[in-house]
Amino acid sequence: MQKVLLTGAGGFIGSHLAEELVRRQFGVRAFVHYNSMGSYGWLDTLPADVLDKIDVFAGNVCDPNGLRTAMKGCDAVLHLAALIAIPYSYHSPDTYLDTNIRGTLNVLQAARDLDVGHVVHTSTSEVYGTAQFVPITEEHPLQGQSPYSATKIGADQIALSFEKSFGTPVTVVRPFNTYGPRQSTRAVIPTIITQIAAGRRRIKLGSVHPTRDFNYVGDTVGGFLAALEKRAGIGEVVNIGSGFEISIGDTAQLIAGLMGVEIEIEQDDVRVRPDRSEVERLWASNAKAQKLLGWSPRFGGVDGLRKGLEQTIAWFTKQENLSRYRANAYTL
Ligand SMILES: Cc1cn([C@H]2C[C@H](O)[C@@H](COP(=O)(O)OP(=O)(O)O[C@H]3O[C@H](CO)[C@@H](O)[C@H](O)[C@H]3O)O2)c(=O)[nH]c1=O
Repeated sequence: MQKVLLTGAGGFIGSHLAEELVRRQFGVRAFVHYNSMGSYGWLDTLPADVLDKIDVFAGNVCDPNGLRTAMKGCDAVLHLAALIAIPYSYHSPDTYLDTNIRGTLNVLQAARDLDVGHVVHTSTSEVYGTAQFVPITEEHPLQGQSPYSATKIGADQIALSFEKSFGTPVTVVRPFNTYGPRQSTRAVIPTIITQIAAGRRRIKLGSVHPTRDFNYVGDTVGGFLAALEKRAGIGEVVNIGSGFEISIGDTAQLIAGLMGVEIEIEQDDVRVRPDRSEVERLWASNAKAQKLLGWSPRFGGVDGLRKGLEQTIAWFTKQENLSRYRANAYTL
C-alpha cells in the first residue's frame, strides 16, 4: 500500500483529499497544523471509519524536524499546507513568506533527503495575476499582484528547481478557485451563501466585475490524485481549472437563483482590494491536465457550476450556526 504524507490535511481541500485517499486505499499520514486550541481542523468532522485509517501528526511545516519525522516511511507527499487568504497577506507578508516559502523548502529538503518517490506541490492560479491572454495556459507570465501570490510564485519556483537541481520528482499542480463544502467562509462563494442563509437580501461584496474559473472541490481532488496515481507531470506545472469563466456578480446572482431569492449587491469598502492588487480575470486552459494527467472536470460549464453550487449550498445551509455567525465575518 502506498503511504502518502498530506500536509494541510485539516484544511478545506486537504480534508477532502484525506477522505478520498482513504477511499482509494492509500495509507494516509495527515500532517495538520498544530494550534493551542487542540483542533485538527476539518479532520475533526470526518466519519470515524475514515479517521480510523488516518495517522495524524500535529506540527508545523516551518519546523523541519517534525516534518521529517512525519515524512519517514512515506512514498509520496501531497503538499497543501499554506497561508491562503489574500487580504491577510497585505497585513502580514512575513508570515506568508515563512509558511509558504520556508515551509515548502522544508518539505522539499525532507523529501530529497528521504528519497520520497513523488512530491505534488500545490500552486494557485493567483500566480498568473490578471490574465494577459485567455484561456490561461501554463506558459502565461507570472505576476505577483499580492504578497500571497508572490510567496506562491517563490514556492513554485523552488519546487521546480529541486526537480532540476537534484532530480527530486516534483509535480506542481495549479488549482484555480476551488469551492465546495468546508471552504472557509472568508472566500467569495461561502460569503454569498452565508449572507443569504442568514436572511439578508442586500449582499455585501467587494467588486462584482472580476472573473474567476470556479472548480468544484471533488474535481480539484481528482486532479491531485490523477497526478499522484499516474506519477505524472514530473518537472511540470499543470493547471487544474474548470475552463469556464464567470464574474463575481453573475456568480452571486446564480447562487441567489439556486437559493430561490432575489438579492441586491451592495459594495462593502472593507472587502475591496487595492486596485492594482485585485486579479481582474482568471480563466483556465485545462488542456495540459487532460493530456498529461488524463483529468477533466466533472463539474465543468455553467451546468457543472450549478450542480457544484447546489451541493455547496446544501452543505452550508445545514451548518446553521456557521452560516449565521460567519455572515458578518471577513478576513482583514
Ligand atoms: C471574499 C470576497 C471576495 N470578493 C471578490 C474578490 C475576488 O475578486 C473574488 C474571489 O475572492 P476569493 O474567494 O477571496 O478568492 P481569490 O481572491 O480568487 O483567491 C482564492 O483562490 C485562489 C486560487 O485562485 C487561492 O489561491 C486563494 O487562496 C483563494 O483565496 O471575489 C468580493 O467581492 N467580496 C468578498 O467578500
